[in-house]
Amino acid sequence: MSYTLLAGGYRSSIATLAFDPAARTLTTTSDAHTPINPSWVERSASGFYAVSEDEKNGTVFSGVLGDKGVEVTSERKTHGGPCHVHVTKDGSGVVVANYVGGSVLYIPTNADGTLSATSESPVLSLPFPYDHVPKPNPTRQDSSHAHQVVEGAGGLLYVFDLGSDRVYHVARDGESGLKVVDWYQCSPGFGPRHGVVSPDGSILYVLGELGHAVTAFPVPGDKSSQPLFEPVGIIPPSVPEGYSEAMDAAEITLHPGDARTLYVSNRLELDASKMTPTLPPIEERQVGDAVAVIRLAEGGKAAEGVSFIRTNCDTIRALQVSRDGKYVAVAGQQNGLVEVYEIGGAEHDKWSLVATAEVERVTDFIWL
Ligand SMILES: O=C1O[C@H](COP(=O)(O)O)[C@@H](O)[C@H](O)[C@H]1O
Repeated sequence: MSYTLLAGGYRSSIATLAFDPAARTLTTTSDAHTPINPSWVERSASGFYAVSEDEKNGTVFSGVLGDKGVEVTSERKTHGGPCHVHVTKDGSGVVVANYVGGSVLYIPTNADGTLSATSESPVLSLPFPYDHVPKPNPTRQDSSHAHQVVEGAGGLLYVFDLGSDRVYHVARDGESGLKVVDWYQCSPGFGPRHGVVSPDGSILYVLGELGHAVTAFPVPGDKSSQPLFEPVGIIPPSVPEGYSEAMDAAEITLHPGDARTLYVSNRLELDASKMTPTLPPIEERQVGDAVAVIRLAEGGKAAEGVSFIRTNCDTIRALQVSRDGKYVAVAGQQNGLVEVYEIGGAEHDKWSLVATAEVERVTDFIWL
């Protein structure tokens, strides 16, 4: 069986890659022009959606996979700088997170998957609790920064706001609006970036980009909910204390066949020494970033431990597991390397490299 991946990133195209596990090959089969910086791509019934990340003139677009690669079928402004698009489970539309602007909006879609060109789709600006007070991380938390939208039961949306240390609970409002109904409160400076709901819907795992850790909240829950466990750090032991400030966590995902295994990507370990000139250089040079594997206890409400897998990819923002749980694709945004590993081990914590390709500045994949 062979697989097709779409790879988006800080490029002006989306690439298609053919992965053949038997031949151990990963081949770029097309690289078709799209709106600039398709940094997040999301699978849909009709094809895919992607954001075009531009701080002033961001858009979201729909597309299909044709004979010569991806084809863009519609595009719409997001009124901010988008970084994530979510396809609603009811198939009625998409919700876009604007990192720049700190807002979200819902856009209905047509039967053929194209974006409505006429919906009102008012922009919901997220409340910013750190206005007029000292910010835990003044450089990164200058305002709200919506980073991802994940959907729970009953259409409730979780919006991870790196700027405000909150995971907003957002509901649909009228035909094409959205409203904040509650939130989970993370610790100051945690910087919630991405998250994932447990398969039984009872837990929301939250990755703190700035806190370099994973926490979890009970579902249902609200602003008074306490985390289920102490944050689990994801910085590998190869990074001596004091250097992790220069790094950023990026992606979190659960193994699709194992609710007890979380994969979490690190970025910028290779730059950590250079970016921390006040400390002596780190002696041991690594070849790429490490992915943290968090083993959860039965039921998912506690963490049992964390191990690390070393890759050859520098700056891993793209990390996606194949839908059958057999393979994982990671990309080095800075060194242009894409790697596909076979996932093994009883706890899905052993990865063996199967195939590689070179594609520049990849930040997200879809396994079709
Ligand atoms: O500062 C920014 O960061 C966000 C997120 O980028 P990431 O690499 O941390 O995912 C980006 O969307 C935005 O354009 C940029 O201004």
